Amino acid sequence: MSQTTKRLDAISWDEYFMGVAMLSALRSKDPNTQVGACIVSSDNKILSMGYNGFPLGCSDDEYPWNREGEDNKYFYSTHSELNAILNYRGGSLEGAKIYVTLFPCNECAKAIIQSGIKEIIYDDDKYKHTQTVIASKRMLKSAGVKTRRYRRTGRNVEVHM
Ligand SMILES: Nc1ccn([C@H]2C[C@H](O)[C@@H](COP(=O)(O)O)O2)c(=O)n1
Ligand SMILES: [Zn+2]
Repeated sequence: MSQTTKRLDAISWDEYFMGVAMLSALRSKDPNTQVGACIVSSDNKILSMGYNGFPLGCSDDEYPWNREGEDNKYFYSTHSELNAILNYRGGSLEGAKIYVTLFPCNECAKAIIQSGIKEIIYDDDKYKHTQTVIASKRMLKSAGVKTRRYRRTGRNVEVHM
């Protein structure tokens, strides 16, 4: 029998947007850390998405994925947050929010601030003791960009593909 009252277990806005960021991270070819980002307008419309990877034309099979050594991935990979900002084709990001699976580094913090994004919702903060994240938090605070940690709900979302 079909039900006539509304569903009460729909996912929340935070679950929805962090879920999209988590799904984006699955596109990353980085063997160590996969990061996803989802930029959302102040009225909850998805504006852009990104994940960490090499720039257009730089093959995932030819460029290095190692973390150490003279030639390594850090010279080439673009972070998910910057990719999400650069992927946006619609004009201004003023007043937008960014959902990201890992707290932004100092370079992404600069891009976030300059793009007009006003709030960061992050999941993991595994590099919180590094200078890049310490510097990032310092700049974000000075610039008045709000940060809050995503509260995991424990909900299991299965997608069959
Ligand atoms: N907020 C962040 C932090 C890092 N990334 C990217 C950069 C690398 O591809 C990877 C980190 O690799 P690891 O040093 O953990 O081996 O994650 C990002 O996109 N956003
Ligand atoms: Zn970054």
